[in-house]
Amino acid sequence: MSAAPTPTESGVLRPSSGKALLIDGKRGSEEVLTEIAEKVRGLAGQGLKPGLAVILVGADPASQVYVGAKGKAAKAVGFHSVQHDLPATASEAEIIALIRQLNADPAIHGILLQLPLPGGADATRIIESIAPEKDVDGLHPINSGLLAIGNLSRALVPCTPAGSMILLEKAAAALGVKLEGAEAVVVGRSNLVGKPIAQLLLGRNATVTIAHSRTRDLPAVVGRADVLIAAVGRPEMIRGDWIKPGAIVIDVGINRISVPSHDPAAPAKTRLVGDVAFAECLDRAAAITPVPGGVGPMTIAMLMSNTLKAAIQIAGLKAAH
Ligand SMILES: NC(=O)C1=CN([C@@H]2O[C@H](COP(=O)(O)OP(=O)(O)OC[C@H]3O[C@@H](n4cnc5c(N)ncnc54)[C@H](OP(=O)(O)O)[C@@H]3O)[C@@H](O)[C@H]2O)C=CC1
Ligand SMILES: Nc1nc(=O)c2c([nH]1)NC[C@@H]1CN(c3ccc(C(=O)N[C@@H](CCC(=O)O)C(=O)O)cc3)C=[N+]21
Repeated sequence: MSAAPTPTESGVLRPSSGKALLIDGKRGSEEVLTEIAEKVRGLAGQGLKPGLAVILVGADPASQVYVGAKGKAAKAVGFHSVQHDLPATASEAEIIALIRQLNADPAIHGILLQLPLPGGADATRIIESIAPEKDVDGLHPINSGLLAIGNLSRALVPCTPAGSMILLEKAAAALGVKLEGAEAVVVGRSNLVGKPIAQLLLGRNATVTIAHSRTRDLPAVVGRADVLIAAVGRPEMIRGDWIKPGAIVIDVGINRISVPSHDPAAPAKTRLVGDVAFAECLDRAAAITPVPGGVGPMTIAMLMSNTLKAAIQIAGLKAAH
């Protein structure tokens, strides 16, 4: 039996020799949230209370859980937090009308539309109706543009990519390796995850490859990666023997799979797995994020971080006028 991992100062778990370091996203998120709560207490003295509005269209159970977690975290750090539930039948015009109201509401600094929309409806025009300075998901073209030109001080960067980078930086620091010049492979090219992570890696001077469903010989491309980011949405698709020995693996995937039960009378059980076959990677990777407890909790922490940033930037803009 292997020894239990020992926590280190940095929130990276150092397991028994020959095994990958586990990068602890739960701990990383707690660090970020503690810092935010402190800043919120400071802002209260200046009469500023950051406000977050989350919009949920329809009643997808997974989305309800995520939206609930976001509201809870917002209250815990001292934000004003509101949730707007719209029926699955809400029209694009109705959702945009709500967003216009929130754009004009001085108590709200961050607006998040939970995705995907019911029935896979296109969210492009709705996202574009969000005031860019309140777009805490970082999906408005103004924010993707600011990220693409490297203006990170002004951009609101999508939460999952921003959280993934914090865990990656922690792993690199714990291992004493540099991101500059490293071969980074991102599997997945969505606007929410893959593309913005690739931009952030480029900003850190990594050599970036973006792989997707049309990529030829994915195992060979993955095998080049010193840094691998998996954002595919396919349970354990990336196998241990694809991984370059010594790589840092950030597993963004959140996939709920059913676990076969030996007792046919027992209710079906499910568990969360990533896009990477975690157990197979432990002997090859130098560091890896677990699922759950990796990127997921960081996403919520970075949403709070973006809302705080938005509140400060909006207050600054008002003061300048
Ligand atoms: N931890 C967190 O907080 C979050 C986790 N997630 C999780 O991250 C994962 C990705 O999410 P998201 O980006 O929104 O998903 P999307 O479905 O929008 O994108 C998936 C990407 O994976 C690519 N892909 C699909 N199949 C393959 C394949 N067989 N080989 C190579 N590439 C493939 C697709 O390629 P193509 O473009 O060619 O179709 C696409 O670019 C999901 O598991 C999701 O649940 C998402 C958001 C937050
Ligand atoms: N506009 C928009 N922005 C998003 O950021 C967004 C979205 N839509 N739609 C769905 C995805 C998914 N997502 C997660 C957030 C937290 C966890 C999380 O905290 N996961 C825990 C486990 C939670 C559980 O047990 O179910 C963990 O990984 O440890 C997971 C996934 C944000 N997303």
